Amino acid sequence: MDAFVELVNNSAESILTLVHGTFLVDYFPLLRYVPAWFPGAHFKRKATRWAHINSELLNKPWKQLRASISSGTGLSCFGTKSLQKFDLKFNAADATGDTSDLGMSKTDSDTKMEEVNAVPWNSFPKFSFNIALNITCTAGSDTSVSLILISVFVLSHHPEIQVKAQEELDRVLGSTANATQLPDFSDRGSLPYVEAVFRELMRMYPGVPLGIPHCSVADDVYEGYFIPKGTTVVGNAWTILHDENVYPDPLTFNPDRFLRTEPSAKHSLNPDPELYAFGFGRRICPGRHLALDTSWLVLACLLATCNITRISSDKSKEIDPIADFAYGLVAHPKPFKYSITPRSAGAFELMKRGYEVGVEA
Ligand code: HEM
Repeated sequence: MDAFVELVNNSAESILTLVHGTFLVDYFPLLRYVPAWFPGAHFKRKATRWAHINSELLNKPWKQLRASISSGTGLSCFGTKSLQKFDLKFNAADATGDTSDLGMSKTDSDTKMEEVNAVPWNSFPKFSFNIALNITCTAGSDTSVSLILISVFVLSHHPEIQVKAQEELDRVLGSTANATQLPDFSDRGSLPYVEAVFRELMRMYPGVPLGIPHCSVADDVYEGYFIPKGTTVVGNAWTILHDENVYPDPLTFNPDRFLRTEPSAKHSLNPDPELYAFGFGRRICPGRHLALDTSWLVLACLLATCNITRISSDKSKEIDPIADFAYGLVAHPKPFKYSITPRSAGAFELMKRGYEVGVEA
């Protein structure tokens, strides 16, 4: 019987659930009145849980930032600097250690909008400032971590690519045995192969493969298709980045496709994946430049200092280098085994020094 209930629940849930975390209730708001106990109404229970997590995500860092500023322990960062500017501009009384919630502390998602509406108008600057800081942090961390994890996965399956990239890095920075510096942005232009590996990672494994759904604001026609106002439009980055007319042999990981003499993004063949991996139009990812820089830096430092190899329980068996991804909006590879070792004693020293500088900061 339990198995049957689970079966009913699962099939009902798959009917009530659409792709990557959107639910039918987003499109048919009447479904919000389905009781939480109803088979398949998992979205109700999830919404209650997620509302709680959401409110924690919003309130905890805000309180911590406020408290660290008033106790004088806050490190100088984008958050502290912006908050100080914000306090000067808006409510000075707000600046003196106000660590209260933002009117979003209840867990019932149905009352959330009422709570938002109940926030006094003069605390809206505080509310939207915190939302802006928070979105920047959440939108930027998961996505960048996904790109870095997938880099480790792919490198562990392609020792030949690591060797080629490491030869280039050693040529530019000096041999790893006597390494005195980690790669930096000033070296980027001299590392075309590392750049090509980075672009190919972004093409083959876009972090947000289906982007974020948009909604058309007016009737439109695209290539003969009528798109009525209010239609949900999904910019399918994965399909574009795997179109064989644009990226020949799209399922092969081949950084060479991006080795070019001139850096223009406007190529009809193998165009720069950056054009598609960060969404489109007015809502294109505003953090893309930061993401492109930080992820490149991590990849270049990883390649300069480490050897990454895959670990197989069955050594005789070739493992297909296709990542298995967890379900969600951001494509995260499922846990995988790999081994990571410093390339030399010099590389190990560099890593240690980098770590110590990070801890001191
Ligand atoms: C590899 C890393 C990243 C990827 C793949 C990525 C991808 C995306 C995509 C596909 C969107 C949706 C765009 C659209 O609606 O068309 C988006 C939105 C957004 N991203 Fe990123 N992103 C990354 C890193 C970052 C970073 C580092 C930040 C901030 C520091 C950031 C902040 C945002 C914000 C605030 C939005 C919402 C923009 C809006 O709705 O107007 N992202 N990102």
